[in-house]
Amino acid sequence: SEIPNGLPWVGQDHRGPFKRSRSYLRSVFGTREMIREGYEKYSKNGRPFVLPNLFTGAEILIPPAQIDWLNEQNEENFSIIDTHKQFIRADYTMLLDQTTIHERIYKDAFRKNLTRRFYELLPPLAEEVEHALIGQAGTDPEEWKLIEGFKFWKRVVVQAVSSIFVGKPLCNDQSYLYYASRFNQNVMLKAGIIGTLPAFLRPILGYLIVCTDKYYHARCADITSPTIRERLNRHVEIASGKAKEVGTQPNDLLTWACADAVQAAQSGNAAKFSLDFLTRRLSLMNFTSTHSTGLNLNSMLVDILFASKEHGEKGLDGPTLMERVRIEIEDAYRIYCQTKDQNPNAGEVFLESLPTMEACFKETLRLRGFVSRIAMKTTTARGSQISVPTVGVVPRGIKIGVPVWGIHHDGEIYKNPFEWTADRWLDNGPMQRMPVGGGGTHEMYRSYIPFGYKATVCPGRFFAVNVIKLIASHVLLHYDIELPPNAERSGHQWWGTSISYGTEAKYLIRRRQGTSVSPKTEFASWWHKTV
Ligand code: HEM
Repeated sequence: SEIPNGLPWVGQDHRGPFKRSRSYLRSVFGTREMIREGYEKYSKNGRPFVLPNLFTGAEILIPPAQIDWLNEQNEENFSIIDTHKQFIRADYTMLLDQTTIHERIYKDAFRKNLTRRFYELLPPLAEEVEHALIGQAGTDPEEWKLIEGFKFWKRVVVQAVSSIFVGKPLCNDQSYLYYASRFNQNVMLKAGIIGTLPAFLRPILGYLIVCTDKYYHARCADITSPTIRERLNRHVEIASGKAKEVGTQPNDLLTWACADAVQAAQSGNAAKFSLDFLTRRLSLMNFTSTHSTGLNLNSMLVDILFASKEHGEKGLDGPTLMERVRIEIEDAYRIYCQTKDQNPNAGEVFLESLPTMEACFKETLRLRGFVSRIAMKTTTARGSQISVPTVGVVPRGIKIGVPVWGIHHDGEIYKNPFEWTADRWLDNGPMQRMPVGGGGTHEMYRSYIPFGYKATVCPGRFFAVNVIKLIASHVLLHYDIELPPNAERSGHQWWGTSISYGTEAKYLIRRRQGTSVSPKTEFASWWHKTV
């Protein structure tokens, strides 16, 4: 792709020859400095800049004030799908086929079931959170277990989410859970490497790089296929009037997907009716919903633990952040237990009554976000006729977006922007009113965009926020959790434009004294009464 002339490039202030080429090389680990330079020098002055990117090609980052303009551009001229495909090299890593290659992932499931009807899914989710924790951390209050943060939480999230993706008994099948949590574990690393390969080598080396993920997917597909086949047959019978309504089927992703498949087949899209398509869709849903959720849950807990440790080291008065969050959960859970028999919305009220935890999560999303640019779109052939304000006419294949890392680290918006301070979100004012998922008509809606913005916003944000609240609540009610002695904060690791934080962190965890395990009843009464 060809970047129009006259635009300033960042990362060029280094002496010596081949400045541009060297900036591309530095983009592998050094994008942070380049985005910082671009945001300070150009974005804040209303100008665009060019960011070298070895993995997917140079991109144009327009000033944040233009985000609404970018949002309004349609898919025909500015493709979101093309951008996602390149960013994670979806053609190699995401099992795409002729059916999935042109579409965004399963919009209906997000809008309808995982968002509007989320609270109906709470009981099975909560039950499986408990099972996952018991399986991973045990129930012995005398034994501290050393756990590897990200891997541990990812596995917990996979099990919890499986309760509403594949239902019982698959959500307790240890082999399924193992393969589902391994699929695409290192997707950004692999996508980056594939991006640097010469085009003619990609079909062979790219295939080799992702062959373990294809294996994990194949194993998941083997395990889930009999259940999917059975559900599919059932839906065919329902559609032909031979069996009872869908209401008799489990309320999970397999049911939604099978109903969707039968509908698609009836309207002539037979490809969506295949077992192969449905197992691929399941693996993709697993990946999109669990990876980022596991990463952010881990980062938030790391941040809370370190903030609490530093509180002690500084000799500050009052409860630590961990204690404040725990007291808040205990209070909200007590009310939930007292009201759940009369109030069908008690679960919703519980999750909505955790402002301190929300503040922690907002701060983690602001500071540890895994993307450094957002709302990215790629110009299509028709884009060559389009003039981008402040940039000029752009040819086909150029990626354009907004430097979200700069916005979230802007000292004029956030005081001491590089410090993790949950309390900044507890101001009884605009910061506190800002929804965790961002968006809405809130006065800060362009300054806090960890899930993206409007047309490109993450469709799973509501689900992610609530799953994280649910797991963190269960853990803090039932487990003691500490940093090992001499633990130190890790920095952020940059790999191209992606960021990771705290993935190597380790914790000590053990069951809290006096907590009981739920009886083995349907939905385990939402953790039994423990407080
Ligand atoms: C804390 C957890 C999560 C974070 C921080 C997060 C963040 C993001 C971001 C930044 C984007 C790209 C937005 C853009 O391009 O401007 C995105 C896209 C996406 N996310 Fe999430 N996400 C999370 C959890 C989830 C979950 C749980 C699901 C599924 C249930 C999900 C499904 C998706 C999908 C399907 C897309 C692509 C949407 C499209 O086609 O444009 N995410 N997410």
